[in-house]
Amino acid sequence: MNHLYLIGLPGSGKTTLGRRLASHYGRPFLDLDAVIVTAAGQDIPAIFEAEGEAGFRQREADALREVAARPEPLVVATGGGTPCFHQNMEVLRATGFPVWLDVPLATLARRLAAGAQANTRPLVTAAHGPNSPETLENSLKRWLGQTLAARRRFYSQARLRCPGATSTRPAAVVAALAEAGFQF
Ligand SMILES: Nc1ncnc2c1ncn2[C@@H]1O[C@H](COP(=O)(O)OP(=O)(O)O)[C@@H](O)[C@H]1O
Ligand SMILES: O=C(O)C1=C[C@@H](OP(=O)(O)O)[C@@H](O)[C@H](O)C1
Ligand SMILES: [Mg+2]
Repeated sequence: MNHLYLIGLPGSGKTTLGRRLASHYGRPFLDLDAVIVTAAGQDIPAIFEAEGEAGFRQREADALREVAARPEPLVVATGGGTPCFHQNMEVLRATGFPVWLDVPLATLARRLAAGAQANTRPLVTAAHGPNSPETLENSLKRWLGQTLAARRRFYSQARLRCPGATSTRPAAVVAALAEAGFQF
């Protein structure tokens, strides 16, 4: 068990970059959200609707432990909240190499605002109410700032932090991983 895990806020590129890194290293890619959806037989907004966030977090913790125990090394994109519940950060550190994509909040807000109509992230959708006086991007920036404040203590336990420009290009992440001594 020596998985490469990507962690970070929604919009940081865990899913997008994870796919690229998996193809670079020649390892299978798994998106933890997709594993949860397959196991539940319903999409993430439907799970939140039926079971609340607590139900989703339980499913997430179960899916993480099942994936973490797989013997073949994998590139795993986690969900933004994964490291922050049910001692999951300990599982990530014990079974692989967690990398924090620490993308600037303004970039995250721009990316999430551009994709907001897709309504696939219930917590992000809830961050901007229908009667909000703020622009969508400002609501998202505020929510992202509050969320980072609550999650930083978990994210900062990553083995490697990729800040700013390093977090957006697969080649830069690969170089930072090599420098940090990561080997698949
Ligand atoms: N390096 C990048 N540069 C520009 N846009 C990106 C980058 N990585 C992701 N995106 C875009 O940001 C959005 C969120 O990416 P995603 O991979 O789903 O993030 P996460 O899984 O961390 O929530 C998508 O619209 C994606 O196309
Ligand atoms: O930040 C969060 O708590 C969440 C992030 C989502 O994943 P992404 O970070 O891939 O959007 C998904 O797991 C769920 O909507 C909850
Ligand atoms: Mg994702």
